Amino acid sequence: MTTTQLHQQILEKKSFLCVGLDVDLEKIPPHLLKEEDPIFAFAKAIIDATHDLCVAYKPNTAFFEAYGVKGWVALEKIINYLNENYPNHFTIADAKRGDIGNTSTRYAKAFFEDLNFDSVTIAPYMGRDSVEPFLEFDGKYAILLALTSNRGAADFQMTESQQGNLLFEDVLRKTQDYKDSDRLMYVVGATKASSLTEVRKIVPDSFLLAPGVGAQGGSLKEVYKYGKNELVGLLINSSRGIIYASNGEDFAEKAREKAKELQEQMAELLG
Ligand SMILES: O=C(O)c1cc(=O)[nH]c(=O)n1[C@@H]1O[C@H](COP(=O)(O)O)[C@@H](O)[C@H]1O
Repeated sequence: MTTTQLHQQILEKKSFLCVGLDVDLEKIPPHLLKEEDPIFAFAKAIIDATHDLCVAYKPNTAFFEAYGVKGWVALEKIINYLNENYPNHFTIADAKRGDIGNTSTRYAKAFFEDLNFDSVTIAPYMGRDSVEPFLEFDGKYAILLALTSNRGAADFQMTESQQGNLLFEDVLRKTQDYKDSDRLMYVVGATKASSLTEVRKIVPDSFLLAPGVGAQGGSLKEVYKYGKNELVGLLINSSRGIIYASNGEDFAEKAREKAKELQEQMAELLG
């Protein structure tokens, strides 16, 4: 998928919503535990109930890896289900990978070739040769952690260099020189909306993934105000705030209501 196609989807649906699929068997409706594959059954119902309101899905691999082989099989079924039934949705494997070059290449193959995701989240800490292997795939994107939504973001990402730059600003600036950097997107937490003006000075054209509305309290309006660019350039993720709206028989319907609330706010902002 290209960013132009993603922009098209945003305009058509009047939505830049990404639904996070963080499937936790302790939180899903108990009646689904009787299913042969409760993880897939839950995710499929959420996808079917929300697909027209969002442009992206982001399964966080931790929630699947936690269940071993069964979890990975469910993840594979989910990405196949999305690619077969909703091929216009942008898919994000939230795996936060990154390693020495040859290892990064294997991670890239795992998520782009074997599982056929459109993108994968990457920790930039190991630098150029750990990131560039993810940028070699046509139509695929590496989403680098720049300024994350959590409190610990202050520990390293906000530290100041001797030149007076914050570390996350250096991440944005330096990675723009990487080979095929047009295949980079960045994570900026929705809880850090006030930093988006600075972010946009450095990466005016890149798509930003902003997780942290809903359960973490980030503001959709603020992210839009400071983070939008000419192509909108934003994907706003909510996971728990949507998928665990109810743990009764009506869970998919309630998830749809929560997604619709966000989509309607987005439609208003897009005008
Ligand atoms: O890369 C991410 O998606 C991510 C980055 C970040 O800075 N903060 C953050 O919350 N996330 C992920 O986004 C999702 C947020 O979930 P909720 O807080 O339930 O909406 C989780 O899967 C997190 O791992």
